[in-house]
Amino acid sequence: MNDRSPRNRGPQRGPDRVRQVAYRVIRQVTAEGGYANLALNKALREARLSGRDAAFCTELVHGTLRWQGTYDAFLARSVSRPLDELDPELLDMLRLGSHQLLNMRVDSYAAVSEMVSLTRSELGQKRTGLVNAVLRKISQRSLDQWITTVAPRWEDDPLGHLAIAEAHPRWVIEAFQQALTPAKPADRAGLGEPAGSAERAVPGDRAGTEVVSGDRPDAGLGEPGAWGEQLAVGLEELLVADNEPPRVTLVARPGLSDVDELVAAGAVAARWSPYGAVLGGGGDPGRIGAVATGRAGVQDEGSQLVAIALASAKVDGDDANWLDLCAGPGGKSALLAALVKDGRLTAVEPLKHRAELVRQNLRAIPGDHKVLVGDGTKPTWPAGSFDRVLADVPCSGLGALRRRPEARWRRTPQDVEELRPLQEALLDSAITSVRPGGVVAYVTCSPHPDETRAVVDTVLAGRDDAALEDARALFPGVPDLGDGPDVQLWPHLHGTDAMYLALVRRS
Ligand SMILES: C[S@@+](CC[C@H](N)C(=O)[O-])C[C@H]1O[C@@H](n2cnc3c(N)ncnc32)[C@H](O)[C@@H]1O
Repeated sequence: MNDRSPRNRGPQRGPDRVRQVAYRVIRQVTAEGGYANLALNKALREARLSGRDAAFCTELVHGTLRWQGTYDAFLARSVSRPLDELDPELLDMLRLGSHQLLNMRVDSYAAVSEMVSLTRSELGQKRTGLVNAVLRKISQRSLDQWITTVAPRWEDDPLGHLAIAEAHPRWVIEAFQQALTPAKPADRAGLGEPAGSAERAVPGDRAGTEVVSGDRPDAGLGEPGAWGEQLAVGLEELLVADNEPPRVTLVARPGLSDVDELVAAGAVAARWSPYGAVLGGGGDPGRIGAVATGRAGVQDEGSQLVAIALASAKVDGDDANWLDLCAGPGGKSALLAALVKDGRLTAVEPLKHRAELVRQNLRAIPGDHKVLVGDGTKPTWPAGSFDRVLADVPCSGLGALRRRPEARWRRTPQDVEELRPLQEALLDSAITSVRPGGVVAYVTCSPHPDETRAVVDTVLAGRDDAALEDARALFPGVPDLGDGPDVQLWPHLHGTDAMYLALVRRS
């Protein structure tokens, strides 16, 4: 053993404060089901961490949670008993150490030494031996070497390889693969002919699947057989994008603020949203006057674009009554309320505390807007009351993995299955609520096909008074919108959350 080993360092030091805060936040997330962003912000405030310390703590928390499944695969090879027999608090300690060793530029000796010291203070002296021994094993290989050792070979199982190399559960990768695979027109029969789709040539097609031709030596092209052997274009890029720290995007609420004001406060104009601006370098939105007063807000550009799309769809005749059927916490409500001209937005949300957030978001917006606490599937208004309806339904959130580092490991395929009846009921209710000639935007922050196209197809198959329209023209200037008629935005193509929108017109 090297004589600088933590065990032989002489007087024992206390733990590093930043790592201690990070570890405790991770415990709140994994043991108590907390949300990393909320728990971290609170912890940073309470510990008065700012600047570089806050950035380091954020990377420790977000990175450890994001890469958790991958680190577990490495740890399973480094611990002598099955991981599920390890105390969860010890496992979190090992994950936190692994992140520093494999994905941050922390010197190996320092990382092991700090984690031993943290283990002593958080879990007691008896646990330090195991943490020291396991982290030393982890430190003997680089991230790439661990991936090569543990992951299935790309040639044998590209999705299994990506699951380890890019830290996503396999079922999530399979859903993304399916969503990135262009649908054949025949698959969506009866939904109106999407403009342009019939002419589209799909290279390397077996079942409408474009294949990667890129930088992997053998590009993972197994025998054409199962679809899983061919990778959809962009799949790997999407997974990489999910692992990047999110940008803070602001929205200048129309009529109350504008992008110039946000730019003057240090943001950079967003690419497509005429109301969007990106705040770089860990800027604190709360310090911007327009945000503090509710004239602007924090909102992903994709969320802005889908609300703008609904507001700009062509509607003949009356256009003063807009409904947001699933409104909490109210980001899109605020944008829609600022956009409805001489009219009123009604926002519906069943959870009281979230309805209160909608009220707060609408506070600065002039007009007679209304927030109802209620169930969107049980309308208290007459059918056909509204000219435009947003159904931004509860979903798995798989499109916002950059911003919710723990979500990918917490969500399950059952969640998706269980949400589907509610999503269908809400879309059905939205269509009933809109008048003939009016439009509904069905929106999710998930690209999972079971939450997007499958829901729309099922609901429209059961109604003869509504049809899908091509929504792509409602996203002017935005490239890579696919074959339509619905629109899927992507982190790797657009830098936004993976927002989905289908535009339905009532006849
Ligand atoms: C994806 S979020 C909406 C986000 C919101 N549009 C925004 O931009 O801030 C879905 C919302 O639907 C709400 N919800 C759940 N069940 C509902 C129901 N039966 N009727 C209406 N809303 C529901 C959830 O509480 C949640 O606040």
